[in-house]
Amino acid sequence: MEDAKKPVVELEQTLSDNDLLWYWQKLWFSKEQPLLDKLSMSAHTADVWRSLINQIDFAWQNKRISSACAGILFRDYLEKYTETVDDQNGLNNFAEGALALVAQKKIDGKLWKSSLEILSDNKLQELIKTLSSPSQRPSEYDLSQLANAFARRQILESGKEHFLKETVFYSASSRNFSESLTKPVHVEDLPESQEVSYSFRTARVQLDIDNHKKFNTRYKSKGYSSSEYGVSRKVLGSSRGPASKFVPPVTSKSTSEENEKCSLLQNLPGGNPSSVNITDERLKNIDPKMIEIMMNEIMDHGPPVTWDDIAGLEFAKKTIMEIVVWPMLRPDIFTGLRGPPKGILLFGPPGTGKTLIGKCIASQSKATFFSISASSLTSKWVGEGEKLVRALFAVSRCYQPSVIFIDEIDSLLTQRSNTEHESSRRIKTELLVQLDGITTSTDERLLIVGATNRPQELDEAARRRLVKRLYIPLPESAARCHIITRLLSYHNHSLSDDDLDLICQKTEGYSGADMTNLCKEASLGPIRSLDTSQIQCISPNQVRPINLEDFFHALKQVRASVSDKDMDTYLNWNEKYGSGAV
Ligand SMILES: Nc1ncnc2c1ncn2[C@@H]1O[C@H](COP(=O)(O)OP(=O)(O)OP(=O)(O)O)[C@@H](O)[C@H]1O
Ligand SMILES: [Mg+2]
Repeated sequence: MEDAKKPVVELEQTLSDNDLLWYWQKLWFSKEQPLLDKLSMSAHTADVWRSLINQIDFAWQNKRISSACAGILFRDYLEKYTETVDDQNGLNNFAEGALALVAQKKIDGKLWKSSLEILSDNKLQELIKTLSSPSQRPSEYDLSQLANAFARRQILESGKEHFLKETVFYSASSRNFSESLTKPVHVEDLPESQEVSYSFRTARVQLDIDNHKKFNTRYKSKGYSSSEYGVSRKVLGSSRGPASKFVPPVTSKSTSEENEKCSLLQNLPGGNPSSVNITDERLKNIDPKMIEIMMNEIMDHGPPVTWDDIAGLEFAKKTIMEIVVWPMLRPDIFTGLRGPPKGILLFGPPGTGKTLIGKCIASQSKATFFSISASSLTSKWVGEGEKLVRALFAVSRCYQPSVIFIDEIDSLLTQRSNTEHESSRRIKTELLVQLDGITTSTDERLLIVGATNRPQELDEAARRRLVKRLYIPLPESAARCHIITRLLSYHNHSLSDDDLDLICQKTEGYSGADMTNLCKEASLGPIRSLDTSQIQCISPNQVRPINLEDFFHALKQVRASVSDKDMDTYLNWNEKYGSGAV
């Protein structure tokens, strides 16, 4: 049954007429056998299934099998693999075509008309023009017709790599990375195909769109946009992400290597995914499922964080600029001895802005940003963690320059002990190996940024690899003032400069997070002075301004969360292992 996985044209070309007859007989009699069960991934199963349906379709059209035989085969395979057809990663609108075939099986004697019509060249060009004109959104009918027409043409025009099995249009939403891996698109073979970016759609995506149309008028008013139905991703930091910006590593004929890198990044936003011909050696041994999971870890939407949003921490900000931002802008200058360090550790008390810095790097650096936390490597994927780590580094290598941000890194890289769990030890070992690979290579533009509030628990091997260890201290008076003024700027308040100074004096030892909580608490003061009936009818501009009293009251509620003892530990560690002044 191996042949069933072969694309249709190849089958026709390699088998003699007699063998083909034998093949179809075999298929007919063995149809009860589980043909595809060996394949574990539904995306693969779907591919094989699709290829099989094509074979039947093709054999039918070439009169190798009767329409009755084709109809029954279609029906049987459709019934047998309904799960795949309806699976999230399963078949696309091609399934509709197959359903139509099943429905028409009884029209014996009449010439069957495929639902996958071949369009004339003129019509094709017309459709392409419609698609490429931004003012004219193509109707969904146009899109599926175009996709089908291309697919059909490719089968018929033969050529080894032109099979429907391999011919899908890369979904602009790029919702499924493994899908794009298993189905290379030979877009460069198609006329003016660069413009055709949103034609392919899986049944599930179609369902999503239908549901959106039903329950959400946004679609109607704004018109269909592929990025709007991207799966929701982890929200942290920049607007980068697989749904909007990810383009799988491709080789492009026309561009030089450097341009390619640029276009990889520039193409990312809501990108026009061009040819998706995966040839990247570095991803060869990585499980596509893992890569897909990794892609979900790429930072996605969320309000961008600027350097100004981070109060104080001038030294840390300057160092990060030097290590992250400038080398990204001028890689030609930062070479040799000036080569930036490959690992940074941000450590300090809780709530001082370490994660915030991560978000800021995501928004401000021009690198691809991967954010990963211990939980995404450990909890759900016991036993798979080290594979995920490998996938993370492999994918990030393909997207250089890249930054990998590992929040709460201490939970991944604690000191090794005999009592720890086998799986977490394996993750740790893999992470250390990968970190070592990065730190020793000179030409890779990867940076690891780890953040922790328990630096003393870090494994020493990890400590060594995170060369630049930056202390992120509690905010000083000026920084606390900055946080208050920035937060209050969105609200009506009556605080004078002296009042602000007073609050800053009274908040010695507060972390950035404590300051944020204090402001939140104070801002509720004016609301608390109202009674329920007033709250119901008062307009927002009638609420009285936030005053000093509110802050005094809030100071009783919100206390500093970092103890002096903890502070000593951080300071000691900084003295021993930290980089540079505070
Ligand atoms: N330096 C700062 N400037 C402005 N806001 C800050 C600063 N530090 C902390 N904050 C505020 O505190 C919140 C929490 O900060 P963040 O999550 O970055 O802390 P953290 O250092 O990562 O803490 P943890 O070690 O507990 O993970 C931020 O969302 C922000 O509102
Ligand atoms: Mg944090």
